[in-house]
Amino acid sequence: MPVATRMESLAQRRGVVCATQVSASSSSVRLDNEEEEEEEEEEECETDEYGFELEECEEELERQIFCNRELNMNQIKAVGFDMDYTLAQYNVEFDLLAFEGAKEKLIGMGYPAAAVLGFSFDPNAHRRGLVIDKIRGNVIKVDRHKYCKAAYHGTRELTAEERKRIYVGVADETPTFTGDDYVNVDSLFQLIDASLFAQIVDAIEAAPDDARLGAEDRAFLLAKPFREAYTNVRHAVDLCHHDGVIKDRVAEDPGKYILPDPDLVPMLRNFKQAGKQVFCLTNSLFDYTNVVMNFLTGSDVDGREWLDLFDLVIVGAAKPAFLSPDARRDLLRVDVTTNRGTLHNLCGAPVFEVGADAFLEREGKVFQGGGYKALHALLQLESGSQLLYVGDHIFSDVLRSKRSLGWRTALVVPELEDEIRVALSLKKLNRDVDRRIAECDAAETLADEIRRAALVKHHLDDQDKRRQDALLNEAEIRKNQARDALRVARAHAHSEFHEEWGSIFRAGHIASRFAKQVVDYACIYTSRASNLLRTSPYRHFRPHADSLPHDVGGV
Ligand SMILES: Nc1nc2c(ncn2[C@@H]2O[C@H](COP(=O)(O)O)[C@@H](O)[C@H]2O)c(=O)[nH]1
Ligand SMILES: [Mg+2]
Repeated sequence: MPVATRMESLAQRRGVVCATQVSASSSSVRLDNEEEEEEEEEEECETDEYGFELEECEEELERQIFCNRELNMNQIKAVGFDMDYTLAQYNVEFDLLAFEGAKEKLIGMGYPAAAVLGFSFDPNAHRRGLVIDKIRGNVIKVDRHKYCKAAYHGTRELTAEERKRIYVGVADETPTFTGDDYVNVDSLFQLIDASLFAQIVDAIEAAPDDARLGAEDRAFLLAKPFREAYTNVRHAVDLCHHDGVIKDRVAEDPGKYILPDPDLVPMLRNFKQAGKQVFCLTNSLFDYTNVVMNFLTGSDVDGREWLDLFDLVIVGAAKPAFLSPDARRDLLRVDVTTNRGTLHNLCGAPVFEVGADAFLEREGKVFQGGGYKALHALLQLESGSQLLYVGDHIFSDVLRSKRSLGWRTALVVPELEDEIRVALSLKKLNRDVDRRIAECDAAETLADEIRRAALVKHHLDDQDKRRQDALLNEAEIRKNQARDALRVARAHAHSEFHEEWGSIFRAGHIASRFAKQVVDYACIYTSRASNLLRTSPYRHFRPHADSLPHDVGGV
């Protein structure tokens, strides 16, 4: 199914969702008369044809697991989990640690306090899937054809003319939004970078007229190229992840920053009970992993019960390098008797020589570093396709592991719950959009027909000509009215998702580049890792059959 069509169907899957609840392995069940169903739902809104309460179904839809690519869990021997933003979800207080910490560091780098102290973090200002243009100081949104649909310079929206002049080039000049000039906002951590960068760009642009600035501060900002400002932001945020500004605060009071999830432990146990090896593969180091996992499992920081949930834990993994065939980092044993997780070199024969069981018996099950080859050996896998990895980072967790190692992948997209809620609330509006599209088509076809009729009739007398002009005029008016109404309806739908950026899965009415990456690289996707508890660990996920524009019936 083309991305756009698949995304369109998101909001219309109510019937499908109920069907999946009836049979865990029938995610491709469709309702033949979906539209009629919808009409009926509006009238009664009680139960669907399977007898499920529709209110309940809507709730369930937000927590569903959506399938892009067939995934038979019976063939999966090991299920692995990323930790940050996968097992652990954070609140805005957590974002603020990095944001405020980075502000201080930027001031330390010479940025004027008068400007920087006024920066504020709005967690909704930017969204995953956006692209930062380091050179021009812009944040943009791109569709799956790499067409730039929205662009902001700092926090100022570019006009359509500006946007098209910069990003909609001709032939080989069309930007691909790859390479060192661009950064994809692939993870929720990067919302901090986007926010700080946009506000620094504003500060640079406002510097000549900013009365709060002295001459030196103004000169500092005016001499700052946008690219360098981005590098400074990156460095400032990066430092906060190292120096305790974030992690020490979380360790002091994890409940202030981490969202509890009661389904998490049962979900992990479920996979173990089903005979799967369960592992954790995170870029966080042991001390922090221990804090977060103890909180999520309801233990204090000296507890180690959370380790019982896993057969293997690899911390400090340095993904995506961990997934590279050239990964050369040593695998170190972590001493879990201290909360710091002291590291030890492995002195005996490596896992490849002694075999996984003897190696784990000898060294314990918590390691730092290494690469995927050691991971495969420890899990005794014959191929990457026997492993399902659940992560949130579209590039490091999903794209790289799927493309280079053939891992099966599950992407956690917390934004999905809001997206689905909005999509469900827009069903009526979507019908209005469809109606406007049909009106546009009809008006355009009529205008074309009138012109074509004139082509075949070579000699029009004056009266014919006047009649044709009048008809054409009327068709043009109708077409323009329908187009305007369509534009209004689409803009309304867009702003219901997000005032500036719309849905993360769409750019205009085309699938966004983020949506394309989700479809291309995530075998399944869902709003929370713990949603996996809601399905069988043996489930055979099947996608909808692909459909193409020329398809004439079901396939
Ligand atoms: N040094 C940096 N570390 C970062 C940055 N952004 C996030 N992080 C850290 O990575 C891990 C993510 O763990 P995972 O479980 O998702 O693999 C976590 O410890 C973050 O603090 C950064 O910009 N620089
Ligand atoms: Mg993560």
